[in-house]
Order: sequence, then C-alpha cells, then structure tokens
Amino acid sequence: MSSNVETKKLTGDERLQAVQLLKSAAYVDRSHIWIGIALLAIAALLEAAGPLLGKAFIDNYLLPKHADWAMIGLLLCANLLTGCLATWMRYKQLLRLAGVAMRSVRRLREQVYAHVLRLPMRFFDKAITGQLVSRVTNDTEAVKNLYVQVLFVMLDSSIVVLGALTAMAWLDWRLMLIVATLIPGMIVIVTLYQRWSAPAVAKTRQLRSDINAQLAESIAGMSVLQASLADARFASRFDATNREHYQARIAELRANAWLLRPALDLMNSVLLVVVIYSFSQRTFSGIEVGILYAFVSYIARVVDPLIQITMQFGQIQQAVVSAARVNTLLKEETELYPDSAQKLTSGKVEFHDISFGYDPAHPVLHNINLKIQAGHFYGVVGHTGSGKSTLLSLLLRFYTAQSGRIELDGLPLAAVSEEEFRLKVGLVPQEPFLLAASVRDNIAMGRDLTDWQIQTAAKSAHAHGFIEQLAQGYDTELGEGGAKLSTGQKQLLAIARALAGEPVLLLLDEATSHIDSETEQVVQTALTELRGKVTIIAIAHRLSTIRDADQIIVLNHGKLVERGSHTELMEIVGGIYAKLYLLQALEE
Ligand SMILES: Nc1ncnc2c1ncn2[C@@H]1O[C@H](COP(=O)(O)OP(=O)(O)OP(=O)(O)O)[C@@H](O)[C@H]1O
Repeated sequence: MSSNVETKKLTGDERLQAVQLLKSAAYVDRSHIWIGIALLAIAALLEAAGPLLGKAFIDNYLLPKHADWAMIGLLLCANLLTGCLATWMRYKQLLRLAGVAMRSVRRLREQVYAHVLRLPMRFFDKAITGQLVSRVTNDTEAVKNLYVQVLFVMLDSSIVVLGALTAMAWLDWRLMLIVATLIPGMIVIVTLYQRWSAPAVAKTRQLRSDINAQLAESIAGMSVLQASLADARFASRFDATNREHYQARIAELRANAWLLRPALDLMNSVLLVVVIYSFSQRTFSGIEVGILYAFVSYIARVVDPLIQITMQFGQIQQAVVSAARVNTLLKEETELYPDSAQKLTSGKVEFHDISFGYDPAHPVLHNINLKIQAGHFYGVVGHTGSGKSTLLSLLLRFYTAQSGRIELDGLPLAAVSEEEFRLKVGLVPQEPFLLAASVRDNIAMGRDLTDWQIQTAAKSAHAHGFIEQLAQGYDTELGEGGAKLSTGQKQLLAIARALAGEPVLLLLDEATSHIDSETEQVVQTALTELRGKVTIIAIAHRLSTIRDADQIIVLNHGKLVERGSHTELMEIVGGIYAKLYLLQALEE
C-alpha cells in the first residue's frame, strides 16, 4: 500500500494515467465545464473593457473639457453595466465550476471507497490505516483543488491576462511588449520559489500523513494505550510530529514571504517605472494620458492573475501526485467471481491437499485433506500459530491456497458468486464488530431482511431475550462498537447476524474466548440446536465449546494431526487434544 508513488518521482506512464483519472472523473460534467468557460470568458472580456471606457472618458471628454453629458452618462452607464454583468457571470460560472469540482471529487471518493471495500484481505495485511484514510480523504481533496485551481483560477487568470494584453496591444503594441516581459520574469521568480520551497512542501505533506496515521493508530488501540500508561509517550510522539509539521509550514511561508512577494512587487514597480518613463519620452498630448491611465489599470489587473497562473503549476503537480496515489489504489486487484446462478444448499466442505503460506516461501498449512459433512458440527483446535484461523480464512476466500483445492457443495470455492457465497457462509469473529446503529441494523447489516427473519435469527442465537430487555428493544441504538452491550451480548448478536442470512455454513473463530461461562453455555446450546440445519466449523481455545462436536480436528504446525470425537481423541495416548484438554481442566 505504501506505494512508491508516496516518495519517488512519477514515471511518464503514471503521470498519464493520473491525468486520465482526473479527466474521467469530470467527464460526465463536460457540458457544465464548457458553459462555465464561456461564462468566464465573457466576464473577463467585459472586465477588460473597463479601462478602455475610462480611457475614452479621459481622452474624449475630460482632457478636452468637452462636457457632452449625454455621452459621459452613457460611458458611466456602460461601465456600471459591464461591471454588473461581469460580476453576475462570475457568480454563475463559479457555481458551475465549483459544482463540477465537488461532484468530481464525490464520484472519485465513492469509486475509491467502493474499491477498497472489495479488496482482498491480503491487501489489508500490508495497508496502513492512516495512509488508506488519507488516500480516500486528503488525496481526493487535493484532486478537487485541481479542478478548482485549473478550471477556475487558471482559466480565469489566463482569460483576464489575454484580454488585457489584447486591449493593450490595440492601444500601443510596443508598450504592450514591455508589459509582456512580466510573463517570463514571473515564471523565473515562481520557478525559483518553488524549487526553494519544494522540500518544505513535500515534508509538510508527509508529516500530515504521519499525523493521520498516528491518530488512527492511537484511536484503534486506545484501551491498550491507556491501560499501559502509554498516553504520555504517545502524546509526546504526536507533539514532536506536530512540531515538525509546524516548522515545515513556517519554512514554506518564509520562502513565500522572503522571495515570492517582494520579488513580484519589485517587478511590478519596475514595470510601472518603465512604462511611465517611456511615456515621458513622447510628446505629452491629451491622447497619451488616456492610454497611460489604461495601461496603469491593465498592469494592476494582470499582475495578480499572472502570479496565480504561475503559482498553480505547483498545485497541479501536487494534484497529479495525489491522483497517481489514488490511481495506484484503484489498480489494486480485486477478486473477481463469476455471476453464476449456482446455489449453496447443503454446506458440505472438502479440502483437497491444501498448502498455503502468506509468504509462499513459508507455508503455514501443509497438505490438508478434510471432508466436512453437511449439517455436522466440527471443532478445530491446536496450539497458537498452528494455522486454525488461516484454515478459516481460506474457506472464507480471504486468501487463495497456493496448491490444492477447496470445494463447497461440490463446487470449487471460486465458482460461487460473491453474493451467494457471502449470504450462505456466515462468520462469527473473535471480536464482534458492531456498528453505531440499532440492534436491528446490526443484525440486518444492510441486507433486505424482514422483522420476522431478524427475530428468528436472534432467537436461534439466544439473543432475543436480552434484546427485548433493552430500552427500545430491536430499535435500541448501540453506540460506537456496541458500547452499551456486554462482551457476551455482543457475541450473541454477532451470531444472530451470521444466522440471519440463513447460512448453510457457519464459521466461528474463537467466538467464546472472551465470554463468561454462563454465556458460553448459551452459545453451546445455540450451536447444538443448529445441528442438522447448518454446517458449523468452530475454532475454540476453550475446549468446552466444542466438546460435543461431531468431529474435532487438531492442527499442529500447519498439519492435520488428529481427528475424531472428544471421546475418541481422549483415548489417544500422548495425543495433543488429550493434553490440551487435561491442561485446561487442571487450570479450571
Ligand atoms: N496475515 C498474516 N500475514 C502473515 N502471516 C500470518 C498472517 N496471519 C497469520 N500469520 C502466520 O500464520 C501462522 C498461523 O497463524 P494462524 O492465525 O492461522 O494461527 P492460529 O492457530 O489461528 O493461532 P491463534 O490460536 O493464536 O489464533 C502463524 O505463524 C502466523 O504468524
């Protein structure tokens, strides 16, 4: 995830693809863009007419003392009208172009988020949460800046400059050429400024990303952080990063204050001196004064837009880098499953010679062969790190085995459509993930379930009783992470959620490790009642949970070493299960 785009220079290809992404995000709004540009052009041209009207007033009426009030009134009205019209058109185009920018960023954000939701679990093994959040928020925001800057500031400024230069050329092309020297002069100054400030700008961005990452990390691990009295250490680490960020920002502003503004102001003043001096060299006639007025007005008008144009190059660069990062994320491959109509009905599972390693060079599962009968209850046990969760992850299609095959209902796992698979394979993880939503929403999880289905699932999970006791029953809002429930209740709710999809296969990954013995009894009863209806595979550290399973599978260092019922396994002299069981019995 921490792609090389983060730090290295972009290649031509990456740049091209990033620009393509930017174009495609705004493509549907292209008609708005053209209308916005047309409005902008008209507004800029109307504004460029102002000094010309001023010049006509000075040269034709003020200096010759020609009091033609009708014409003077007409000129004033024209000035007022062009000003008002230009303002109105700017307002209309701002609405259009800002709308395009906002919608483009919204589309891009939705596209990125939808993509992230479909990425395989192996992606999240490497992903850094803070960076990922930054990709979806900051980087797409930088892309929005591009639309606002390029479409709005650059176009606006270019049209203003072009209009002013054309009017100046019409008045006096030689003087216009003098003014036009502003353009290369400014490009030099701004390029120097950007070179000087680039390291500080890059550092600021990096540090902002670090701040995000630190925040995300501390919030995710808040309980551990507070319990281990690490808050002071984390706060001082955060302070250090924040201070560095502040210093980098100050360095950036210093470059602006010391180099950019003074150099540009100096150029502006020198240019005015040159223009006024060249006027003084000519015959001082009434007509020249009007032109001088128009020129001074135009110079004042083009300086700012020119600064804006040159300053935008850096912004564009940043937006392209951001778009390239977003693009790298969008290019992360998602798993594609067929749109097959095959239905899962029985929940029979077969592992055929499965070997797998997160790093293929270091397998964690070796030649697993296992047939799991439909409707039966299987327990999986083994020492820590023996590969139990990995076995479930393969079955859940989170990862794909390097060799061997897994079949569900006699079909290769990859042949089942995503919708059917997620509907018919339920998972109860060790940490129940609850949304800050109502009990009902937490069970339905966006699926189109009826109240009856939700309640039936809750009853099967033995959760209905405590839900009814809650203040608003199924409508009770649970707060973030299900803060209002006990750990056991959360787990029962997670089981209800898994059952609500009416799965044929239910997987429990240490669902009873954190709950009290009483709730464990409830879970055990629920599992027993599901026998014959749903195939259950439960990993359990607490062996009492799976004691009554039809079959218990024992893994050791990634190999399937024992299998059988509790009684059968207890009879194996020196067997791993028997040892684990006796050890737990002693502890209790
Ligand atoms: N996402 C991962 N990336 C790389 N290695 C992993 C990943 N998840 C697990 N492993 C490694 O794979 C091996 C098997 O881990 P697994 O989680 O399957 O064991 P487990 O039997 O479920 O352990 P536990 O009982 O502690 O949960 C371990 O060596 C572990 O370090």
